[in-house]
Amino acid sequence: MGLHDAGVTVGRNGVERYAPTRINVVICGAGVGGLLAALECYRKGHSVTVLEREPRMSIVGDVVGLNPAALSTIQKYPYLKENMPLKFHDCPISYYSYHGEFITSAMPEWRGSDVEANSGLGIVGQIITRPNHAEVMLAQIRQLGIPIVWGKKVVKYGEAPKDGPAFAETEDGERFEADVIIAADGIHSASREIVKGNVPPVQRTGYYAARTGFSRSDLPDLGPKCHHLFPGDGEADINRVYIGKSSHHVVSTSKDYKEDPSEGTSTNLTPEDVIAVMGDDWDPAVLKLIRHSPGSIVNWSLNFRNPHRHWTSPGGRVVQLGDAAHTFLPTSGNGAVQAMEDAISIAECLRQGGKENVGWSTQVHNVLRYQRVTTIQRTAFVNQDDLDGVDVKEALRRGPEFKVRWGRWMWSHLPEEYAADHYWDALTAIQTGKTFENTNLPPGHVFEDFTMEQELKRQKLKIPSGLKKNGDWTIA
Ligand SMILES: Cc1cc2nc3c(=O)[nH]c(=O)nc-3n(C[C@H](O)[C@H](O)[C@H](O)COP(=O)(O)OP(=O)(O)OC[C@H]3O[C@@H](n4cnc5c(N)ncnc54)[C@H](O)[C@@H]3O)c2cc1C
Repeated sequence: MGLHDAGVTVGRNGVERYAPTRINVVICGAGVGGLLAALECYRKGHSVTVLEREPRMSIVGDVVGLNPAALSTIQKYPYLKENMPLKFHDCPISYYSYHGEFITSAMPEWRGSDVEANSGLGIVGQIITRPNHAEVMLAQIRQLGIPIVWGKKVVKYGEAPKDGPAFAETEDGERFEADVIIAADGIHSASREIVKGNVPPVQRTGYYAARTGFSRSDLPDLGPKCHHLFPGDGEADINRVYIGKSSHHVVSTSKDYKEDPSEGTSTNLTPEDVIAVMGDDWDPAVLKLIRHSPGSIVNWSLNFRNPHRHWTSPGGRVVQLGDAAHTFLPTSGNGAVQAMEDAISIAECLRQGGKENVGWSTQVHNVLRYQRVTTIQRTAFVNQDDLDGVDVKEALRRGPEFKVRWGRWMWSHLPEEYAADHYWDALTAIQTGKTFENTNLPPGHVFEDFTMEQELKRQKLKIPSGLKKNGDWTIA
Protein backbone atom coordinates (compact mmCIF):
# COMPACT_ATOMS: atom_id res chain seq x y z
CA MET A 1 0.00 0.00 0.00
CA GLY A 2 1.35 3.43 -0.88
CA LEU A 3 0.74 6.92 0.40
CA HIS A 4 -2.25 7.90 -1.71
CA ASP A 5 -4.48 4.88 -1.44
CA ALA A 6 -6.92 6.11 1.16
CA GLY A 7 -9.49 8.86 0.81
CA VAL A 8 -8.32 12.26 1.97
CA THR A 9 -10.61 15.09 2.89
CA VAL A 10 -9.70 18.75 3.17
CA GLY A 11 -10.25 19.54 6.82
CA ARG A 12 -9.71 22.58 8.97
CA ASN A 13 -7.18 25.16 7.82
CA GLY A 14 -6.89 23.51 4.44
CA VAL A 15 -5.05 20.50 5.90
CA GLU A 16 -5.74 17.35 3.88
CA ARG A 17 -6.68 14.67 6.37
CA TYR A 18 -6.72 10.94 5.70
CA ALA A 19 -9.80 8.87 6.48
CA PRO A 20 -10.30 8.24 10.22
CA THR A 21 -8.38 5.19 11.44
CA ARG A 22 -10.20 4.93 14.81
CA ILE A 23 -6.73 4.73 16.41
CA ASN A 24 -6.49 6.95 19.43
CA VAL A 25 -3.09 8.21 20.44
CA VAL A 26 -1.89 9.93 23.59
CA ILE A 27 1.38 11.84 23.16
CA CYS A 28 3.33 12.63 26.33
CA GLY A 29 5.50 15.73 25.89
CA ALA A 30 4.83 18.84 23.81
CA GLY A 31 8.44 19.33 22.70
CA VAL A 32 9.89 19.39 19.23
CA GLY A 33 8.96 15.75 18.51
CA GLY A 34 5.65 15.65 20.41
CA LEU A 35 4.22 18.71 18.66
CA LEU A 36 4.92 17.37 15.18
CA ALA A 37 3.72 13.89 16.18
CA ALA A 38 0.42 15.49 17.23
CA LEU A 39 0.02 17.19 13.85
CA GLU A 40 1.09 14.17 11.83
CA CYS A 41 -1.17 11.78 13.77
CA TYR A 42 -4.08 14.18 13.23
CA ARG A 43 -3.31 14.40 9.50
CA LYS A 44 -3.17 10.61 9.23
CA GLY A 45 -6.67 10.28 10.65
CA HIS A 46 -5.81 9.22 14.21
CA SER A 47 -7.43 10.92 17.18
CA VAL A 48 -4.86 12.69 19.36
CA THR A 49 -4.42 14.11 22.86
CA VAL A 50 -1.17 15.65 24.12
CA LEU A 51 -0.08 15.70 27.78
CA GLU A 52 2.62 18.17 28.82
CA ARG A 53 4.36 18.52 32.19
CA GLU A 54 4.74 22.29 32.03
CA PRO A 55 1.77 24.55 32.86
CA ARG A 56 2.21 26.40 29.55
CA MET A 57 4.51 26.60 26.56
CA SER A 58 7.90 27.96 27.49
CA ILE A 59 8.73 31.16 25.63
CA VAL A 60 12.45 30.96 26.24
CA GLY A 61 15.09 28.68 24.82
CA ASP A 62 17.98 28.42 22.45
CA VAL A 63 18.23 27.51 18.79
CA VAL A 64 17.96 24.19 16.98
CA GLY A 65 19.11 23.23 13.52
CA LEU A 66 16.48 21.81 11.17
CA ASN A 67 16.93 20.40 7.69
CA PRO A 68 14.60 19.52 4.79
CA ALA A 69 14.08 15.95 6.06
CA ALA A 70 12.64 17.27 9.34
CA LEU A 71 10.50 19.76 7.43
CA SER A 72 9.44 17.40 4.67
CA THR A 73 5.75 17.37 5.61
CA ILE A 74 5.39 21.00 6.74
CA GLN A 75 4.10 21.95 3.29
CA LYS A 76 1.01 19.79 4.02
CA TYR A 77 -0.13 22.45 6.50
CA PRO A 78 -0.94 25.70 4.63
CA TYR A 79 -0.52 27.79 7.79
CA LEU A 80 2.90 26.30 8.58
CA LYS A 81 3.97 26.42 4.95
CA GLU A 82 3.45 30.16 5.02
CA ASN A 83 4.67 30.94 8.52
CA MET A 84 7.45 28.49 9.38
CA PRO A 85 9.94 29.76 6.73
CA LEU A 86 9.55 33.30 8.09
CA LYS A 87 11.03 32.12 11.38
CA PHE A 88 14.26 30.73 9.96
CA HIS A 89 17.54 32.52 10.40
CA ASP A 90 18.84 32.61 6.92
CA CYS A 91 22.52 33.21 7.46
CA PRO A 92 25.66 31.21 6.65
CA ILE A 93 27.74 29.41 9.24
CA SER A 94 31.17 31.05 9.26
CA TYR A 95 34.20 29.25 10.58
CA TYR A 96 37.15 31.01 12.25
CA SER A 97 40.27 29.78 13.98
CA TYR A 98 40.25 30.38 17.71
CA HIS A 99 42.65 33.28 17.06
CA GLY A 100 39.94 34.87 14.90
CA GLU A 101 41.32 34.10 11.43
CA PHE A 102 38.57 33.58 8.85
CA ILE A 103 38.46 30.03 7.41
CA THR A 104 35.27 29.83 5.38
CA SER A 105 31.60 30.64 5.30
CA ALA A 106 28.90 28.29 4.07
CA MET A 107 25.14 28.23 3.59
CA PRO A 108 23.31 24.98 4.41
CA GLU A 109 24.39 22.03 2.27
CA TRP A 110 20.95 21.67 0.72
CA ARG A 111 20.77 25.29 -0.41
CA GLY A 112 20.07 25.32 -4.16
CA SER A 113 19.66 21.56 -4.34
CA ASP A 114 16.66 19.82 -5.88
CA VAL A 115 15.73 18.76 -2.35
CA GLU A 116 15.21 22.33 -1.29
CA ALA A 117 13.40 23.17 -4.51
CA ASN A 118 11.02 20.24 -3.94
CA SER A 119 10.41 20.96 -0.28
CA GLY A 120 7.55 23.27 -1.14
CA LEU A 121 8.77 25.65 1.55
CA GLY A 122 10.98 27.85 -0.60
CA ILE A 123 14.24 28.68 1.10
CA VAL A 124 15.02 26.43 4.04
CA GLY A 125 17.39 28.05 6.51
CA GLN A 126 19.02 25.83 9.06
CA ILE A 127 18.46 27.60 12.34
CA ILE A 128 15.30 28.43 14.24
CA THR A 129 14.80 29.38 17.87
CA ARG A 130 12.91 26.87 19.97
CA PRO A 131 10.31 29.49 21.06
CA ASN A 132 9.66 30.53 17.45
CA HIS A 133 9.35 26.92 16.39
CA ALA A 134 7.04 26.07 19.29
CA GLU A 135 4.92 29.17 18.67
CA VAL A 136 4.04 28.33 15.06
CA MET A 137 3.57 24.63 15.77
CA LEU A 138 1.30 25.39 18.70
CA ALA A 139 -0.74 27.86 16.66
CA GLN A 140 -1.32 25.16 14.03
CA ILE A 141 -2.25 22.60 16.69
CA ARG A 142 -4.77 25.01 18.19
CA GLN A 143 -6.26 25.80 14.78
CA LEU A 144 -6.84 22.09 14.21
CA GLY A 145 -8.45 21.69 17.63
CA ILE A 146 -5.97 19.09 18.91
CA PRO A 147 -6.22 19.05 22.73
CA ILE A 148 -3.13 19.70 24.84
CA VAL A 149 -3.53 19.07 28.57
CA TRP A 150 -0.97 21.22 30.39
CA GLY A 151 0.50 20.54 33.83
CA LYS A 152 0.37 16.74 33.42
CA LYS A 153 3.62 15.11 34.41
CA VAL A 154 3.64 11.48 33.29
CA VAL A 155 5.29 9.23 35.87
CA LYS A 156 4.33 5.76 34.67
CA TYR A 157 3.63 3.95 31.42
CA GLY A 158 1.96 0.58 30.97
CA GLU A 159 -0.05 -1.66 28.66
CA ALA A 160 -2.61 -4.38 29.11
CA PRO A 161 -0.94 -7.81 28.99
CA LYS A 162 -2.72 -9.05 25.86
CA ASP A 163 -3.21 -6.66 22.97
CA GLY A 164 -5.07 -4.23 25.15
CA PRO A 165 -4.81 -0.48 25.48
CA ALA A 166 -1.82 1.34 26.90
CA PHE A 167 -1.86 3.95 29.64
CA ALA A 168 0.08 6.93 30.89
CA GLU A 169 -0.28 7.79 34.56
CA THR A 170 0.35 11.31 35.78
CA GLU A 171 1.86 12.59 39.02
CA ASP A 172 -1.59 13.58 40.26
CA GLY A 173 -2.85 10.02 39.80
CA GLU A 174 -4.81 10.52 36.58
CA ARG A 175 -4.70 7.71 34.03
CA PHE A 176 -4.97 8.32 30.28
CA GLU A 177 -5.70 5.26 28.14
CA ALA A 178 -5.18 4.93 24.40
CA ASP A 179 -4.52 2.42 21.63
CA VAL A 180 -0.98 3.71 21.57
CA ILE A 181 0.99 6.00 23.86
CA ILE A 182 3.88 7.94 22.39
CA ALA A 183 6.46 8.82 25.04
CA ALA A 184 7.95 12.07 23.71
CA ASP A 185 8.97 13.34 27.12
CA GLY A 186 12.69 13.61 26.72
CA ILE A 187 15.78 11.92 28.05
CA HIS A 188 14.40 11.11 31.52
CA SER A 189 11.15 9.57 30.27
CA ALA A 190 9.61 7.04 32.64
CA SER A 191 8.96 4.89 29.55
CA ARG A 192 12.45 3.42 29.90
CA GLU A 193 10.96 1.13 32.55
CA ILE A 194 8.60 -0.52 30.10
CA VAL A 195 10.53 -0.82 26.82
CA LYS A 196 12.02 -4.17 25.86
CA GLY A 197 15.60 -4.99 26.83
CA ASN A 198 17.86 -3.04 29.12
CA VAL A 199 17.91 0.69 28.56
CA PRO A 200 21.46 1.91 29.23
CA PRO A 201 21.85 4.72 31.76
CA VAL A 202 22.45 8.32 30.75
CA GLN A 203 26.15 9.04 31.22
CA ARG A 204 28.31 12.12 31.25
CA THR A 205 30.51 12.41 28.18
CA GLY A 206 32.92 14.62 30.09
CA TYR A 207 32.17 17.42 27.62
CA TYR A 208 30.42 20.62 28.64
CA ALA A 209 28.67 23.43 26.81
CA ALA A 210 28.94 26.82 28.55
CA ARG A 211 26.11 28.93 27.18
CA THR A 212 24.60 32.32 27.73
CA GLY A 213 22.22 34.59 25.92
CA PHE A 214 21.29 38.22 26.38
CA SER A 215 19.72 41.15 24.73
CA ARG A 216 22.04 43.38 22.68
CA SER A 217 20.81 46.39 24.65
CA ASP A 218 22.20 44.87 27.88
CA LEU A 219 25.70 44.81 26.43
CA PRO A 220 27.96 47.86 26.84
CA ASP A 221 29.67 49.28 23.76
CA LEU A 222 32.61 46.93 23.24
CA GLY A 223 34.45 49.32 20.92
CA PRO A 224 35.29 49.20 17.22
CA LYS A 225 37.26 45.94 17.45
CA CYS A 226 34.03 44.10 18.29
CA HIS A 227 31.70 45.78 15.78
CA HIS A 228 32.11 42.91 13.30
CA LEU A 229 30.23 40.70 15.75
CA PHE A 230 27.15 42.89 15.30
CA PRO A 231 27.10 43.84 11.62
CA GLY A 232 24.67 46.30 10.03
CA ASP A 233 22.27 47.76 12.55
CA GLY A 234 23.52 45.23 15.08
CA GLU A 235 20.45 43.05 14.63
CA ALA A 236 21.49 40.99 11.61
CA ASP A 237 21.71 37.23 12.07
CA ILE A 238 25.22 35.88 12.37
CA ASN A 239 26.48 32.45 13.24
CA ARG A 240 30.21 32.10 13.84
CA VAL A 241 32.03 28.99 14.96
CA TYR A 242 35.54 29.41 16.39
CA ILE A 243 37.48 26.16 16.26
CA GLY A 244 40.69 24.37 16.98
CA LYS A 245 41.70 24.39 20.60
CA SER A 246 40.16 21.22 22.00
CA SER A 247 36.90 23.12 22.24
CA HIS A 248 34.82 25.30 19.96
CA HIS A 249 32.91 28.51 20.55
CA VAL A 250 29.71 29.61 18.83
CA VAL A 251 28.62 33.27 18.57
CA SER A 252 25.12 33.67 17.26
CA THR A 253 23.24 36.96 17.10
CA SER A 254 19.74 37.79 15.98
CA LYS A 255 17.07 40.28 16.81
CA ASP A 256 14.68 37.65 18.12
CA TYR A 257 16.69 35.42 20.41
CA LYS A 258 15.15 35.09 23.83
CA GLU A 259 17.46 33.13 26.07
CA ASP A 260 16.87 32.31 29.68
CA PRO A 261 20.16 31.46 31.34
CA SER A 262 18.27 30.11 34.34
CA GLU A 263 16.97 27.16 32.31
CA GLY A 264 20.16 25.18 32.93
CA THR A 265 20.19 22.31 35.35
CA SER A 266 23.90 22.43 35.92
CA THR A 267 26.23 24.89 37.59
CA ASN A 268 26.53 28.54 36.60
CA LEU A 269 29.87 30.06 35.65
CA THR A 270 31.30 33.55 35.58
CA PRO A 271 32.96 34.85 32.39
CA GLU A 272 36.36 34.48 34.05
CA ASP A 273 35.64 30.81 34.85
CA VAL A 274 34.98 30.22 31.17
CA ILE A 275 38.08 32.08 30.02
CA ALA A 276 40.20 30.19 32.54
CA VAL A 277 39.20 26.96 30.78
CA MET A 278 39.47 28.37 27.24
CA GLY A 279 42.80 30.13 27.75
CA ASP A 280 43.35 33.80 26.92
CA ASP A 281 44.84 33.29 23.45
CA TRP A 282 41.45 33.38 21.69
CA ASP A 283 40.30 36.19 19.38
CA PRO A 284 40.33 39.29 21.65
CA ALA A 285 36.88 40.29 20.35
CA VAL A 286 35.44 36.97 21.53
CA LEU A 287 37.14 37.24 24.92
CA LYS A 288 35.84 40.76 25.32
CA LEU A 289 32.31 39.64 24.44
CA ILE A 290 32.49 36.86 27.03
CA ARG A 291 33.97 39.21 29.69
CA HIS A 292 31.10 41.66 29.23
CA SER A 293 28.31 39.10 28.97
CA PRO A 294 25.50 40.22 31.25
CA GLY A 295 23.95 37.58 33.50
CA SER A 296 25.23 34.14 34.34
CA ILE A 297 26.65 31.49 32.05
CA VAL A 298 25.11 28.03 32.27
CA ASN A 299 27.50 25.11 32.30
CA TRP A 300 25.64 22.26 30.60
CA SER A 301 26.99 18.79 31.11
CA LEU A 302 26.64 16.99 27.76
CA ASN A 303 25.17 13.60 28.55
CA PHE A 304 24.59 10.61 26.32
CA ARG A 305 22.73 7.32 26.46
CA ASN A 306 24.19 4.52 24.38
CA PRO A 307 21.88 3.45 21.56
CA HIS A 308 19.31 0.83 22.52
CA ARG A 309 17.53 -1.20 19.88
CA HIS A 310 14.07 -1.39 21.39
CA TRP A 311 11.91 1.69 21.67
CA THR A 312 8.63 -0.13 22.33
CA SER A 313 6.94 -1.96 25.18
CA PRO A 314 6.63 -5.76 24.75
CA GLY A 315 3.14 -5.45 23.26
CA GLY A 316 4.15 -2.43 21.17
CA ARG A 317 1.49 -0.18 22.69
CA VAL A 318 3.99 2.28 24.17
CA VAL A 319 6.64 3.73 21.88
CA GLN A 320 9.43 6.17 22.64
CA LEU A 321 10.05 9.10 20.33
CA GLY A 322 12.80 11.74 20.07
CA ASP A 323 15.19 12.16 23.00
CA ALA A 324 13.23 9.54 24.98
CA ALA A 325 14.38 6.96 22.41
CA HIS A 326 17.79 8.37 21.47
CA THR A 327 19.93 11.16 22.86
CA PHE A 328 21.94 13.47 20.63
CA LEU A 329 24.95 15.64 21.36
CA PRO A 330 24.72 19.18 19.94
CA THR A 331 27.57 18.57 17.45
CA SER A 332 25.39 16.16 15.51
CA GLY A 333 22.96 19.05 14.85
CA ASN A 334 20.25 16.41 14.66
CA GLY A 335 18.41 15.96 17.97
CA ALA A 336 15.44 18.00 16.83
CA VAL A 337 15.67 16.72 13.27
CA GLN A 338 15.49 13.07 14.29
CA ALA A 339 12.66 13.73 16.76
CA MET A 340 10.72 15.27 13.85
CA GLU A 341 11.57 12.41 11.47
CA ASP A 342 10.33 9.98 14.16
CA ALA A 343 7.07 11.93 14.39
CA ILE A 344 6.46 11.68 10.66
CA SER A 345 7.37 7.98 10.56
CA ILE A 346 5.27 6.79 13.51
CA ALA A 347 2.12 8.54 12.28
CA GLU A 348 2.44 6.92 8.84
CA CYS A 349 3.28 3.47 10.26
CA LEU A 350 0.15 3.59 12.42
CA ARG A 351 -1.90 4.55 9.36
CA GLN A 352 -0.42 1.79 7.22
CA GLY A 353 -1.10 -0.91 9.80
CA GLY A 354 -4.54 0.29 10.86
CA LYS A 355 -6.23 -0.25 14.21
CA GLU A 356 -5.74 -4.03 14.22
CA ASN A 357 -1.94 -3.77 13.89
CA VAL A 358 -1.11 -0.98 16.34
CA GLY A 359 1.28 -3.14 18.40
CA TRP A 360 3.13 -4.19 15.24
CA SER A 361 3.22 -0.73 13.67
CA THR A 362 5.29 0.76 16.48
CA GLN A 363 7.80 -2.08 16.07
CA VAL A 364 7.96 -1.53 12.31
CA HIS A 365 8.63 2.17 12.97
CA ASN A 366 11.41 1.14 15.38
CA VAL A 367 13.04 -1.11 12.76
CA LEU A 368 12.77 1.55 10.05
CA ARG A 369 14.37 4.17 12.29
CA TYR A 370 16.96 2.51 14.54
CA GLN A 371 19.93 2.16 12.19
CA ARG A 372 19.50 5.59 10.66
CA VAL A 373 19.22 7.32 14.03
CA THR A 374 22.16 5.40 15.52
CA THR A 375 24.40 6.28 12.58
CA ILE A 376 23.50 9.96 12.90
CA GLN A 377 24.00 9.91 16.68
CA ARG A 378 27.58 8.82 16.04
CA THR A 379 28.31 11.81 13.79
CA ALA A 380 28.40 14.00 16.93
CA PHE A 381 31.75 12.49 17.88
CA VAL A 382 33.11 12.75 14.34
CA ASN A 383 32.00 16.39 13.93
CA GLN A 384 33.61 17.11 17.27
CA ASP A 385 36.93 15.86 15.85
CA ASP A 386 36.55 18.42 13.04
CA LEU A 387 35.75 21.31 15.35
CA ASP A 388 37.92 20.68 18.36
CA GLY A 389 40.69 18.34 17.31
CA VAL A 390 41.44 20.03 14.01
CA ASP A 391 44.85 21.38 13.01
CA VAL A 392 44.08 25.08 12.57
CA LYS A 393 46.85 25.66 10.01
CA GLU A 394 45.45 22.83 7.92
CA ALA A 395 41.90 24.22 8.22
CA LEU A 396 43.12 27.66 7.11
CA ARG A 397 44.94 26.08 4.18
CA ARG A 398 41.81 24.16 3.14
CA GLY A 399 39.64 27.29 3.34
CA PRO A 400 36.31 26.58 1.56
CA GLU A 401 37.04 22.85 1.69
CA PHE A 402 36.87 23.00 5.49
CA LYS A 403 33.45 22.61 7.04
CA VAL A 404 31.43 20.15 9.05
CA ARG A 405 29.65 17.97 6.50
CA TRP A 406 26.40 16.10 6.86
CA GLY A 407 25.77 14.51 3.46
CA ARG A 408 22.90 14.37 1.05
CA TRP A 409 21.58 11.05 2.30
CA MET A 410 20.82 12.71 5.63
CA TRP A 411 18.88 15.80 4.60
CA SER A 412 17.23 14.44 1.44
CA HIS A 413 15.40 11.67 3.32
CA LEU A 414 11.60 11.55 3.16
CA PRO A 415 10.43 9.74 6.31
CA GLU A 416 6.76 9.68 5.28
CA GLU A 417 7.42 8.03 1.92
CA TYR A 418 9.99 5.71 3.49
CA ALA A 419 7.47 4.45 6.05
CA ALA A 420 4.76 4.06 3.39
CA ASP A 421 7.05 2.22 0.97
CA HIS A 422 8.65 -0.16 3.45
CA TYR A 423 6.02 -0.77 6.13
CA TRP A 424 4.75 -4.10 4.86
CA ASP A 425 8.16 -5.57 4.00
CA ALA A 426 9.48 -4.57 7.40
CA LEU A 427 6.41 -6.08 9.09
CA THR A 428 6.92 -9.37 7.23
CA ALA A 429 10.59 -9.39 8.21
CA ILE A 430 9.74 -8.85 11.89
CA GLN A 431 6.99 -11.48 11.89
CA THR A 432 9.18 -14.09 10.18
CA GLY A 433 12.32 -13.31 12.20
CA LYS A 434 14.25 -12.08 9.15
CA THR A 435 16.53 -9.05 8.88
CA PHE A 436 15.08 -5.99 7.20
CA GLU A 437 17.61 -4.12 5.02
CA ASN A 438 17.19 -0.38 5.51
CA THR A 439 17.92 2.02 2.66
CA ASN A 440 17.68 5.26 4.64
CA LEU A 441 21.44 5.11 5.29
CA PRO A 442 24.30 6.43 3.14
CA PRO A 443 24.30 4.45 -0.13
CA GLY A 444 26.68 1.53 0.28
CA HIS A 445 26.91 1.97 4.07
CA VAL A 446 27.38 -1.11 6.22
CA PHE A 447 25.60 -0.40 9.50
CA GLU A 448 27.59 -0.71 12.74
CA ASP A 449 26.40 -0.35 16.31
CA PHE A 450 28.62 1.79 18.53
CA THR A 451 29.02 2.92 22.11
CA MET A 452 30.02 6.26 23.56
CA GLU A 453 32.94 4.54 25.32
CA GLN A 454 34.36 3.37 21.96
CA GLU A 455 34.08 6.85 20.49
CA LEU A 456 35.65 8.58 23.50
CA LYS A 457 38.52 6.08 23.43
CA ARG A 458 39.02 6.65 19.69
CA GLN A 459 39.11 10.41 20.30
CA LYS A 460 41.60 10.03 23.13
CA LEU A 461 43.92 7.95 20.94
CA LYS A 462 43.42 10.47 18.08
CA ILE A 463 42.33 7.72 15.71
CA PRO A 464 40.41 9.21 12.76
CA SER A 465 36.85 7.94 12.42
CA GLY A 466 35.95 5.86 9.37
CA LEU A 467 32.23 6.65 9.72
CA LYS A 468 31.98 9.18 6.90
CA LYS A 469 33.99 6.91 4.62
CA ASN A 470 31.52 4.07 5.15
CA GLY A 471 29.18 4.59 2.15
CA ASP A 472 28.42 7.73 0.19
CA TRP A 473 28.31 10.87 2.37
CA THR A 474 28.79 13.35 -0.47
CA ILE A 475 26.68 16.45 -0.81
CA ALA A 476 26.02 16.64 -4.55
C1 LIG B 1 22.53 22.54 24.50
C2 LIG B 1 21.73 21.85 23.46
C3 LIG B 1 21.88 22.20 22.11
C4 LIG B 1 21.17 21.52 21.11
N1 LIG B 1 21.35 21.87 19.79
C5 LIG B 1 20.66 21.22 18.81
C6 LIG B 1 20.80 21.54 17.41
O1 LIG B 1 21.56 22.42 17.02
N2 LIG B 1 20.08 20.85 16.51
C7 LIG B 1 19.20 19.88 16.89
O2 LIG B 1 18.54 19.28 16.01
N3 LIG B 1 19.02 19.56 18.19
C8 LIG B 1 19.73 20.19 19.16
N4 LIG B 1 19.57 19.86 20.47
C9 LIG B 1 18.72 18.74 20.81
C10 LIG B 1 17.23 19.02 20.66
O3 LIG B 1 16.85 20.19 21.32
C11 LIG B 1 16.47 17.83 21.21
O4 LIG B 1 17.05 16.66 20.72
C12 LIG B 1 15.01 17.89 20.78
O5 LIG B 1 14.38 18.97 21.41
C13 LIG B 1 14.31 16.57 21.10
O6 LIG B 1 12.93 16.70 20.99
P1 LIG B 1 11.98 15.92 21.99
O7 LIG B 1 10.60 16.25 21.56
O8 LIG B 1 12.37 14.50 22.08
O9 LIG B 1 12.32 16.51 23.41
P2 LIG B 1 12.06 17.98 23.96
O10 LIG B 1 12.01 18.97 22.85
O11 LIG B 1 13.04 18.17 25.05
O12 LIG B 1 10.59 17.91 24.55
C14 LIG B 1 10.24 17.09 25.65
C15 LIG B 1 8.94 17.63 26.20
O13 LIG B 1 8.45 16.73 27.16
C16 LIG B 1 8.05 17.45 28.32
N5 LIG B 1 8.20 16.53 29.45
C17 LIG B 1 9.33 16.16 30.08
N6 LIG B 1 9.06 15.26 31.04
C18 LIG B 1 7.72 15.07 31.02
C19 LIG B 1 6.84 14.24 31.76
N7 LIG B 1 7.28 13.43 32.74
N8 LIG B 1 5.53 14.28 31.46
C20 LIG B 1 5.05 15.08 30.47
N9 LIG B 1 5.85 15.90 29.73
C21 LIG B 1 7.16 15.87 30.00
C22 LIG B 1 9.02 18.63 28.36
O14 LIG B 1 8.52 19.68 29.15
C23 LIG B 1 9.10 18.97 26.88
O15 LIG B 1 8.06 19.84 26.49
C24 LIG B 1 20.27 20.51 21.48
C25 LIG B 1 20.08 20.18 22.83
C26 LIG B 1 20.81 20.83 23.81
C27 LIG B 1 20.61 20.45 25.27
